Amino acid sequence: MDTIAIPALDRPVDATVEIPGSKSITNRALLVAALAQGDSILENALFSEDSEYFAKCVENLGIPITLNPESAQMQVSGKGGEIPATQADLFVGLAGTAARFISALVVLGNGEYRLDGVPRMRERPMGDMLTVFQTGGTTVNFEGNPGYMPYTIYSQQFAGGHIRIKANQTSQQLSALLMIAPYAQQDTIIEVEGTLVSQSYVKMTCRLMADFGVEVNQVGDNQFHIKAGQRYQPRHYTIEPDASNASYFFAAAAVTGGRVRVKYLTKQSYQGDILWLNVLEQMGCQVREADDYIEVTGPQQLQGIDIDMNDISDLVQTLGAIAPFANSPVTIRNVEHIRYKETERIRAVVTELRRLGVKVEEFADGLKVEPSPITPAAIETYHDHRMAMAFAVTGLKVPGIVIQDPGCTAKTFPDYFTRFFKMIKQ
Ligand SMILES: O=C(O)C1=C[C@@H](OP(=O)(O)O)[C@@H](O)[C@H](O)C1
Ligand SMILES: C=C(OP(=O)(O)O)C(=O)O
Repeated sequence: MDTIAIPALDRPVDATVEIPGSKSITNRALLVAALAQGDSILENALFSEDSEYFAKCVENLGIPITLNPESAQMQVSGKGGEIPATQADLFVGLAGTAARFISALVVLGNGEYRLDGVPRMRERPMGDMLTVFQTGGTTVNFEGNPGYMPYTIYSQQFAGGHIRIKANQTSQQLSALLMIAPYAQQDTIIEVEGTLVSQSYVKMTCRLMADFGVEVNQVGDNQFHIKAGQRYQPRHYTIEPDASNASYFFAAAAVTGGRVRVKYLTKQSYQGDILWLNVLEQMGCQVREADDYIEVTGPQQLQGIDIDMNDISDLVQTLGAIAPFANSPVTIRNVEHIRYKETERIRAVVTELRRLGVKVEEFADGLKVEPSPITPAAIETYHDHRMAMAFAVTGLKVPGIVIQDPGCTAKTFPDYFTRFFKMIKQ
C-alpha cells in the first residue's frame, strides 16, 4: 500500500496557505442551483471525490453541469425543479452529503432512481429520511438491509406536509429535506424528534437556502416551516475555503509553536467548524483575524481541554491528533454520531493513538487522551480522509510517523499533502 513519511520539524512552521472550497457549501450550492431555473456559476468550488460524485449524479438526472477545475468554477444549468431523467443509476462513493441530498432530490422526479456507494456507504444510515418519503407515498426497494444502500426510489413528486424525522445519527437527512421542501406540493413543517446532532450544518443549510432566495422559518429548536412555491434563484456564488480542512494547517501552528495564516477565511464563515479557532485559543494559541485571512500562532506549551464537540465533530480527529502534546488531558464529549461516518471514528482515533503509545480512554460518546510520549508508527487511515490529514500533523512533532493510504484525502482534499509539504517548506 502507498504510504507517506512525515518529516518531523526542528523549527516552528511559518506559512501562509490557501485551502480549497468548502465541501458542505459546494454540495448544497450544487443542489439548490440544480433546482433553480437557469444558470448559476459557483466560484472557488471544491473539486474532490465528494463534489465530483455529486455533480455527476446531478448530470445523470439530466441537469447539465460544466466543471472547470483549473478555475475552480462550476456552472449549473438548473431546470426549475424539474428532474428531466426518468431513470438513473446514481453512485455517491463515500459522500454522505451526496447520499442524503441526491436521495432527496430524486423524490422531486417522476421515475425510477437507483442509488449506491462504496461498501462503507452501505453501512451509513439513510433510513430516517427514506421512512419519511415512504410515509408520503414514495416506494423504496432495498436490495440489502432496509434503511441502507443500495436501493431504488420510485418517485412521483414530493407531497410535503407535516413531517417528523429523527436526526440523532446525522443532520444531513434533515438538511436534505429542508432543501427540497420548497418544491413540495404543499407547505412543509419538519419537526425533529429527539436530539439533533451537528446543528451548525442545519444553520448552514438555512443560510444557503436564503442566499438562493428561499426562506425557512425556524420555530424553536426543532421545527422548520417552509412555504411551498418558493423557488431558488440562479446565482453567481463564491464558496468559502473549507474550514474543516483548514483545521490541520492551524493545528500545525499549534503543535509546533509556529504561525499559519489561512487566506480568505473569516470568522463570519457559514461553517460551524470555524469554531476550531476558539478551541485552539482555549488550548493557548493566539488567533488574529483580518479582512481576508485568519492567522494562528501556537504557544510554547498546549493546554488540555474538556469539550463538547457535537457541533464540530469533523474536528475530533484534528484534536485527537494533537492532544498528546497538551500539558493535561484532552476530553472530547458528545460525539457518538461520529461512529457512523467514513469509518467508526471514535474507534479509529483511539486505535491509532494507542498504536502511537498514547494513553487513551474510550467512552460511548467520546474519548480522553492523556499527555503521553509518542512512539512512531505507521498510521492506518481506514479510507477516512480525516485520519490521514490529522495524523500528518502529529508527524510534525515526532520523527518516524508514516501515513498509510494517503490517497484517501481525495474525498475532500486531493492535493492535501502537496499543500502540507509546501507549508512546511516555507
Ligand atoms: O451537512 C453537511 O455538510 C455535513 C454534516 C456533518 O455530518 P452529520 O450531520 O452526519 O454529523 C458533517 O460531519 C459532514 O462532514 C458534512
Ligand atoms: C463526515 C464527513 O463526510 P460526509 O458525512 O459528508 O461523508 C467528513 O467530511 O468528515
